[in-house]
Amino acid sequence: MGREVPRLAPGQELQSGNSIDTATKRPEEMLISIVESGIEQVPPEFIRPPHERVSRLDSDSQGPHEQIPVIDLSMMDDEGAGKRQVLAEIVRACEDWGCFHLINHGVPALVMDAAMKATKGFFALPASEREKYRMTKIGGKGYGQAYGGQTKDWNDRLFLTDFSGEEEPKSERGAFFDLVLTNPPGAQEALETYGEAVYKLVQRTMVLVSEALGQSPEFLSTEIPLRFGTITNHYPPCPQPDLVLGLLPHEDGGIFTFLHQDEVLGLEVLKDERWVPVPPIEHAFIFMVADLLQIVGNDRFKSVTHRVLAGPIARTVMANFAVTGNDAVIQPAPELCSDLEPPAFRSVVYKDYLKMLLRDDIHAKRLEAFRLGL
Ligand SMILES: O=C(O)CCC(=O)C(=O)O
Ligand SMILES: [Fe+2]
Repeated sequence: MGREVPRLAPGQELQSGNSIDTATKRPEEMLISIVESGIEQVPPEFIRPPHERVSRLDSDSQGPHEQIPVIDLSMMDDEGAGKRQVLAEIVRACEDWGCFHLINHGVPALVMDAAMKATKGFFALPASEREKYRMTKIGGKGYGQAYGGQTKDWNDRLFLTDFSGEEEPKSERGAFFDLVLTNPPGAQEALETYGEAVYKLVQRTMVLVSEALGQSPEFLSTEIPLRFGTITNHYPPCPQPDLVLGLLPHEDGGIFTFLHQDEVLGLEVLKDERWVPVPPIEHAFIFMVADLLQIVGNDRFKSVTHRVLAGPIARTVMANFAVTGNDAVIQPAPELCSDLEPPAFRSVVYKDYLKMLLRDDIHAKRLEAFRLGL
């Protein structure tokens, strides 16, 4: 079956930005529609150069590997041994791995399930419905393939939050997220309830991470005022998964991330130069240290490098990001610097950092451009 280019609905206008295929002046076809047209081979723009390709067998072919740590938040008590243990586990996981599974975190399973169902419902809509939400600027709210570079990742994304670095007019925002999703019915309510619950967990985690760094509970939120946002990712089934990547190796650009994956394997994290698959644990979140925490924490916690493999089965993930205000200045916290440990990074304004991240193809170690003293 041939590939069809979706037509614009009557009255629907072409919009500027990355959504235009400049060669044809038609909107770029979204990956889900390409896959649904029944391809047997992946289109050339998704094919990675040979040195970037990975097979699902690669990570396992190197023999048994460690599993990422699991931290149980129900071990917490107010001030006692349970809390000390959880903080010690957070420190160890953030230093050794930059990530961990978090279980018993307080976000109700029903709320997580409803949000995942709403997300999957959006990606299952007919193309003409999905198109109504198309992203109009790189990193803005809406439906798109997010990065400004040449090579495409094997995914479609729905940004519930605008991460373009530019403010959204208030009148166009939903109650909690920037995006207002009227289809599928009930999706917006499920997502907003989820956003509020995950935001509470994120606030609690800002305190825990502050204390894990040996600082006061409000340390992180004073250093980098918290902003919260969510991007949902859908990786359609791929006929030739070994030729493409769901997401290239990268670190996240916020403070930290809470990933909520469905039951399909695909995520891998880099630990001691080795790629380790992260099998989903039902109703857990994967906590990931991201770049801003590595900067503010003066290199103590490492922003974890991760990638996503494509596969024969569709996979959906909700990525919840603790980020900061567009104008926030990010720098190593003076409390964590000393003569022995001078600032490891130069300061950067968050929106400038975001623009750098979104400009090119996604890639690893973008933070290194800000390292001092090399
Ligand atoms: O799909 C995943 O498991 C990871 C998503 C991710 O890394 C991201 O959205 O930054
Ligand atoms: Fe990521």
